[in-house]
Amino acid sequence: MPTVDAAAVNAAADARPLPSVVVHDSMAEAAATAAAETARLLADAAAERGVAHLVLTGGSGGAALAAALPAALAAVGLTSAHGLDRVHLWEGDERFVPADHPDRNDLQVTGLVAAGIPEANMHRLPGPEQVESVDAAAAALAEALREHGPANGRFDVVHVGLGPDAHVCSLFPGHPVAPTTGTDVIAVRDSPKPPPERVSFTFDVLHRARRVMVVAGGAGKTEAVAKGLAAPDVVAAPASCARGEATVWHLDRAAAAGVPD
Ligand SMILES: O=C(O)[C@H](O)[C@@H](O)[C@H](O)[C@H](O)COP(=O)(O)O
Repeated sequence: MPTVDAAAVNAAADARPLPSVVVHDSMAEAAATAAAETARLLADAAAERGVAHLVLTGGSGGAALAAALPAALAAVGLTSAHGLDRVHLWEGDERFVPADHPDRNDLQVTGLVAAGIPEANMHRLPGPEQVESVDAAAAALAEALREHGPANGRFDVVHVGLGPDAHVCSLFPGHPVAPTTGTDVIAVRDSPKPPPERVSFTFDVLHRARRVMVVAGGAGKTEAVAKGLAAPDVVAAPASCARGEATVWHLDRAAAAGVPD
């Protein structure tokens, strides 16, 4: 049963290992390193379990990562001729706008599909032209997750972008549904970041992930980095609860100015 329970989300995050932080000279270097690490983890997952599941994210970090991934996948031998058909893509959150709307997060996967990940492996959120409400879209994504998602709900790599207010996915500070637990997918209304209607994975998904990765850069993220690396507090700083079995933050120097001592 889904419940809103901030204490439970904080406790679950607290039970996960602390994030490690890697500081890079530039955002491009942060994204390239995160992409290389992601590609290695996906190749290992495909070899060990026959399938690899990657969660992407919107925003500047997500876009930089998505741009760096095709080359990184090729470098570990995942190509259209070999292995990319075993890689599945999901968005950690998606804006509830039509499929061809420029606000869609999943537009960034174009390069990955061109590189050889089959379109059928890209689990896109239905838009308002396909379903009548954001709740129906969330229900469809939850169904896709049950049918095609990773075993035991454990994604191999989950990328989350870092909002300047320390949000991750579409889980915003002080938003009434952000601390939802007991379900993997929620509809979000009144998002402070436009557009207002979104669908998001919950912290339950992040907490089960084999690897959570944050890629963030720029002075505008300094404060969010400080809050996100502090003790878990889902209401004040959702990013502080973005912890999986292992968590790595790849930051450029400007963003890393916020890393607590
Ligand atoms: O749909 C979205 O907007 C996101 O997925 C969101 O969580 C994003 O990753 C952060 O807001 C960071 O975005 P920026 O790096 O552009 O600030």
